[in-house]
Amino acid sequence: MNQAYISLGTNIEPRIDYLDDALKLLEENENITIKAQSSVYETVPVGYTDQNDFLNIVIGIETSLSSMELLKYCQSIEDKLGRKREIRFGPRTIDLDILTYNNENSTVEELLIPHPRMHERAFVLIPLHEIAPDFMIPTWNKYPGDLLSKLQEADIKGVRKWIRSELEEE
Ligand SMILES: Nc1ncnc2c1ncn2[C@@H]1O[C@H](COP(=O)(O)OP(=O)(O)OP(=O)(O)O)[C@@H](O)[C@H]1O
Ligand SMILES: Nc1nc2c(c(=O)[nH]1)N=C(CO)CN2
Repeated sequence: MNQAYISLGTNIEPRIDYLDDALKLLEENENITIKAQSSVYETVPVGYTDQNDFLNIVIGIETSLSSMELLKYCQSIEDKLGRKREIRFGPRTIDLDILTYNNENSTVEELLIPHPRMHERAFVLIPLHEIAPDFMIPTWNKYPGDLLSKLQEADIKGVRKWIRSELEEE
C-alpha cells in the first residue's frame, strides 16, 4: 500500500464545512484510508496576505491510487466544492496539496513531490509534526521538526489550534 501526506486548507466560510466535506469525499473513495489526522489549525494567510485566515489540517493516508490518480482525485474534490482558481495563493473554498507520496521525488510541473513550498510553511509543518514527528521527509531527509526550527518565530505564531464550538458541531 502507498503512503501519502496531504495538506488541506480553506479560507471561505463555512470553512469547517468545506474541510469536513473534503474529508468525507476522501473517505468515500474505497482506494483511500485516512490513517492519521491532525488537529484543525487557524492560520494567518501566507503569500497573498489580503485575505481571511485559513483553517488547515494535514492527514496521512494509505492508498492504492498512483500519485497522479491521487492528484486527479484531490482536484475533483476541489472542483466539487466549488473552488475557483482566480488569484495565485488567493482565497479558496478548499485546497488539497499532496506533500509526499512514498519516497517519490517528482519534478513534473503538474505534480511536484515533495511539495516544493512545504518546507517554508508553518501551516503545513506544525500539523505534520503533530501527526508524524518521526517521519523523515523523502528527498530532503529532514524531519518536520528540523524544518520548523528554521522558520521565524512570527511564522510559528501565525498558526494556532482551532477549537470547534458546540454550535458548529450541531
Ligand atoms: N504536490 C502537489 N499537490 C497538488 N498540486 C500540485 C502539486 N504539485 C504541483 N501541483 C500543481 O499545482 C497546480 C496549482 O495548484 P493550486 O492552484 O492548488 O496552487 P496553489 O494552492 O495556489 O499554490 P500551492 O501549490 O503553493 O499551494 C495544480 O494544477 C497542480 O497540478
Ligand atoms: N495560512 C495559509 N496560507 C496560505 C494557504 C494555506 O492553506 N494556509 N494556501 C495558500 C495557497 O496554496 C497560500 N497561503
